Amino acid sequence: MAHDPAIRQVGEDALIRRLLPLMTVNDGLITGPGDDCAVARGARGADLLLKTDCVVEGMHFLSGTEPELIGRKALARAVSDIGAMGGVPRHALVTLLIHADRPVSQVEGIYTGMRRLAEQFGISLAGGESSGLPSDGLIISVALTGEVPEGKAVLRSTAHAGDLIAVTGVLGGSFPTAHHLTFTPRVREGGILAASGLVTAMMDLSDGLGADLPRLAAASGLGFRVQEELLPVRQGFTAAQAVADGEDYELLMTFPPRRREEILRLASECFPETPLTVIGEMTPEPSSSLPGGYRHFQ
Ligand SMILES: Nc1ncnc2c1ncn2[C@@H]1O[C@H](COP(=O)(O)OP(=O)(O)O)[C@@H](O)[C@H]1O
Ligand SMILES: Cc1ncc(C[n+]2csc(CCOP(=O)(O)OP(=O)(O)O)c2C)c(N)n1
Ligand SMILES: [Mg+2]
Repeated sequence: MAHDPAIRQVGEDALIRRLLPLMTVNDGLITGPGDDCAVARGARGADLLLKTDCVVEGMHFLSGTEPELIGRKALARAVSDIGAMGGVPRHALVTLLIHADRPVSQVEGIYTGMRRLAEQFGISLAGGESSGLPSDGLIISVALTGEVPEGKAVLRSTAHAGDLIAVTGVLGGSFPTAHHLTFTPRVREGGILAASGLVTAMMDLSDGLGADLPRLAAASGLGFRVQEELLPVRQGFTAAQAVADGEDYELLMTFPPRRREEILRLASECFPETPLTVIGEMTPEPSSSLPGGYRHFQ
């Protein structure tokens, strides 16, 4: 019998790669699986962004977490991916998987947290789906649409050799500081950067720079060089944690070196509260690696 590896043995990225040939797309789809969002042809000069993301109790939040923060995070993770394409979020469908013994108030709290964030970003909570679970547990999956001006979605796959690499905000320590529950998705920053036409590639940092920068580089057919001493590290944490912890929900982007001053000026004028830091450059060949980052199934 042919070797049938367990998911654990292949890991998250290889599992998804094996699924790609089993998927099908029609000609209305501009960008399929592989980016923060799928991009489809929309109407009236806008492209449609599609994203789904989930939170699982014990994997993305601890069981004692305040329900409002669970709901907030469930929606904010998907919003972050829309922002990373340069788009604005529009309509969400919420799938709730929960064991029947859980209190109603937990679900109401989750929806209160989700609604507050939805109102902040002008998102409609348009419906969803509910199911029990065969044993205790709580999973929330959010499918979210977004909109971006036609042809303006910023992909992961379009960086050029020699481009500089930059990140918003500070990195590391997301879990112990509760940043993973309270972060504000970078929709405003992503929209401004995309509209400027200056950035060549962009994605959000969910699994840590050490996992996500290699994904951007691979998608663009390039390597990268990061200067560790340039990393914007959250106060009280280390450069190693900034690379490996994950759940920063910051923007990772590339742009041509000649645009450096223009971008830094744009950032300091349009979003002075959010730092933007150059951390390295894209190289023609793989030239450095970073330790780790978060990977499911391993
Ligand atoms: N089970 C799946 N089936 C099809 N595509 C998937 C699946 N899981 C992930 N993908 C695709 O793989 C890419 C990476 O997924 P993921 O790491 O979850 O992205 P992100 O970090 O932006 O949330 C995305 O483009 C996503 O659509
Ligand atoms: C209980 C608990 N354990 C661990 C973590 C840390 N953690 C969970 S998922 C994750 C990475 C991001 O999640 P993922 O589902 O990979 O996001 P995506 O790439 O789909 O955006 C990290 C760092 C956490 N937030 N809560
Ligand atoms: Mg995901």
